Amino acid sequence: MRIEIVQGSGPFAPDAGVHVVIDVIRAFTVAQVAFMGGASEIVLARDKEQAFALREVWTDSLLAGEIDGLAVPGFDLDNSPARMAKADVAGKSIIQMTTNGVKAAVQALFAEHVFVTGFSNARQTALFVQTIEKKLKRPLVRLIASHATSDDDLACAEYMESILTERQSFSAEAVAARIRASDVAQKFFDPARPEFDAEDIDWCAREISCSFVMRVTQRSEIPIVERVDV
Ligand SMILES: O=C(O)[C@H](CS(=O)(=O)O)OP(=O)(O)O
Ligand SMILES: [Mg+2]
Repeated sequence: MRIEIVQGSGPFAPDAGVHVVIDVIRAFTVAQVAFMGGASEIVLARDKEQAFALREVWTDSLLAGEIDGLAVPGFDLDNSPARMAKADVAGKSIIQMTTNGVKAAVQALFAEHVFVTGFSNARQTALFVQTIEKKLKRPLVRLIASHATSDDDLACAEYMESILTERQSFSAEAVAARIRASDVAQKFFDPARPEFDAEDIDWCAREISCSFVMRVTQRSEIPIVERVDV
């Protein structure tokens, strides 16, 4: 198995057996929390207009996400894992639209297997990828750190690589420290920006035990994240 780490939202070469799209702060931490709350599936929308159009089809759904990190007028939820943890999402579909993670995921759909994760489910996802890698037609695992420059997603990608290669060269504590120190985390600690809640970083910078991974499939060309129990 070959492993490649890239940053940003693509485009990506069509040569990978696995794409793991990583968004620590905050989209795919939010996704894990939504599934833990009983959400049935997460539909990925490339922009606000598509998100509203998809709600006409997924009538029992909630719109979640952000523009510039902030709540989108007309959406039900923003991009906060802390608020997602308190929301009643049991049995609901979530339509998610975000700047980095969702944008990268919709560009990454053509690998044999596509997963999304934050740090919170990174270990579980890496261990699952290990179970399928021998059957890949294209033995390349591409770890996509969806933010083009911030260290939160890159630290998670390097952590997953260290698990996949069984080098175990990064401790979870060291990765959590890099997430907290990353550029995009800083606004959550700024008292002049109360719209960003430091509790979100507590969710994003820790491993959260659960028994599923998040796989992306397509239905009528719409990318849908489903929970796969492991
Ligand atoms: O809301 C988020 O956490 C980010 C936007 S920003 O980097 O905080 O401005 O979006 P995401 O797609 O979850 O990285
Ligand atoms: Mg992010």
